[in-house]
Amino acid sequence: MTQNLNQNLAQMFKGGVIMDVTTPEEAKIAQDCGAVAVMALERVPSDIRKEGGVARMSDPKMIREIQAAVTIPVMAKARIGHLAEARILEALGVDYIDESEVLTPADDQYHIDKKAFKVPFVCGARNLGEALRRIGEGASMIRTKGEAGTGNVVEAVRHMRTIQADIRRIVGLNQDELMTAAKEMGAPYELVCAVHREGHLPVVNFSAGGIATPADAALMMQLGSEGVFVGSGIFKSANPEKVGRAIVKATAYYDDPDILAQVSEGLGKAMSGVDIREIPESQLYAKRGW
Ligand SMILES: O=C(CO)[C@H](O)[C@H](O)COP(=O)(O)O
Repeated sequence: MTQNLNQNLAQMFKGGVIMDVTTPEEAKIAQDCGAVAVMALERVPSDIRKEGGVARMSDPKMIREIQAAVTIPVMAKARIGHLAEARILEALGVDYIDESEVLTPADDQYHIDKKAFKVPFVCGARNLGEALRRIGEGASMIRTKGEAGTGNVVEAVRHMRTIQADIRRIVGLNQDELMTAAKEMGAPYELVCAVHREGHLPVVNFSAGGIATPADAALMMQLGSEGVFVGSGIFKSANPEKVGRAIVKATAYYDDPDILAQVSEGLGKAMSGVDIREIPESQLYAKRGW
């Protein structure tokens, strides 16, 4: 029952942009730019990447200040498997918890049993099997992982294309082939059947990780994303307010090249990006999660 309500709540975000913010001031800018929600965190992924060390849940004080600054929903991140951080975030009254690979995982085998919570969760996925495992645990929203903090959209594209291709494959199978497909993907059988029947994930699916320009956001929407998360790309750009507004507009009008050209003009220097091949295997966030 709670999971159904939470899944419906996520539908409200469709077509929108969820922005990472680290201060109440940034949260207000995000709201003014038209963000549908903010993700409160102490460091955007590109800073987490630069500084290294263990990345944990943010200071509750900072989360409360952001909650007080805006009227749009506030999300916050817990480490993968860190159910105590998730309980703290729930007690703070955040609107959504992101069980996020951007933070250092607390458990290298198990994710949080999200069905045991009233607050909704969003989780990352690289393919359909991973998405359905998270939904099976109770996630009300999925986001493709991309490679956060790189300013490079290539992994977000790979993950969205993979999920779409996986869905097309499941839709094309016969009923008697679904159990084996579920076994191969490591996904709950009932959810594989639901994808076969409906032709889409049972929850909203956004893109995240590496989206840095309005054109990146439009690309992800054209590939079937239902909205985008943007972290480093906005507040690490030369003009966050202008870039924020442009990305919101590009996400809404993703199939109108004239509007995309208009909003892409004169944005100043975008965040500098990283070639994914230069990142050591152990520092790839998308590989976190099981
Ligand atoms: O973890 C997130 C989504 O929940 C971040 O908001 C997102 O991945 C940000 O990545 P980037 O900084 O590359 O935009």
